[in-house]
Amino acid sequence: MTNMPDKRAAEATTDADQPPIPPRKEKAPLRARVENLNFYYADGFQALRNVSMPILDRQVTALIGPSGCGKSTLLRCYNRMHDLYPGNRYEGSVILEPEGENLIGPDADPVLVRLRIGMVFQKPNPFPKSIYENVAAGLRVRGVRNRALIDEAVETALRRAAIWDEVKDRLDGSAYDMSGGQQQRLCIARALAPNPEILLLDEPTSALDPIATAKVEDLVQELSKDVTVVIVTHNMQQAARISNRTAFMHIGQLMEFDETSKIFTNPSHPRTEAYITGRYG
Ligand SMILES: Nc1ncnc2c1ncn2[C@@H]1O[C@H](COP(=O)(O)OP(=O)(O)OP(=O)(O)O)[C@@H](O)[C@H]1O
Repeated sequence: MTNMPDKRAAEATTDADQPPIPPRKEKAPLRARVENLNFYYADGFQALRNVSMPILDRQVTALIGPSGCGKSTLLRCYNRMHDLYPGNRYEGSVILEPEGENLIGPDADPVLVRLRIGMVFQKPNPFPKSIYENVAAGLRVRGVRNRALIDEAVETALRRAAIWDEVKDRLDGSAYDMSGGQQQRLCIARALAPNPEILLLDEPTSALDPIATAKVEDLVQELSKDVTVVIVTHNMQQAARISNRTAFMHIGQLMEFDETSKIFTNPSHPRTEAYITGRYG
């Protein structure tokens, strides 16, 4: 057995940079609050280090940073996705406001948390079912049986996801017969149908063409009038266009969190500036 140090751990300990800048206190209402969050994968690797960050109610928060900095890891803490794999471990808290409920606390049921915090992934992943049944799925899991209620919720979710007009005449058709962009809006409708408290989007447009991307971006902005959105994106123009707050991460730490316009025009941390000007990452 060798004692070669883990490359990732070495990177984490050689960062001689200025320390992270803690987020300032927000005046606007919060929908969630991460406090002193540490996250360890089953192999013992610490992917998040003492992250504290607010999520504003009905705003879009973008998570940006170089590959491997922990954006997806943080996103997946909000809905307990990590619990699907044994051995992963959280420390700290993810508080849902205004309830004050700790989503990673011992009393929180990960299955229920996943029903309450919706998620959409990089690649559209509709179920091999009809368009209608894709959107109805979350409601059925929640035990809704009344057909009229489901019909109404399906239509509302498809309208909110800006895809109703394109699919209203073929709700029984297969979701697989839709274009990639339509499938992604269907996945957003599926996530919206159970009325999630927060919608998590993990690089939702990276597999889409520019026109489909623009539609999803418009949709996210429209949705944020009544849903809180957290989006991971590699596309800095996208973060600048659609988010109200931006969190810049680096090797598992939250380096800077601020109004998006401030992050992209006058960042306070040298690492943020180096990243947004394309000097690393
Ligand atoms: N299942 C896992 N087990 C161990 N380490 C992991 C696991 N998944 C991710 N990691 C590590 O955790 C760190 C953060 O990964 P994460 O996927 O959150 O980064 P990211 O910022 O979302 O990256 P990208 O932009 O490339 O998607 C990386 O060093 C990665 O190698």
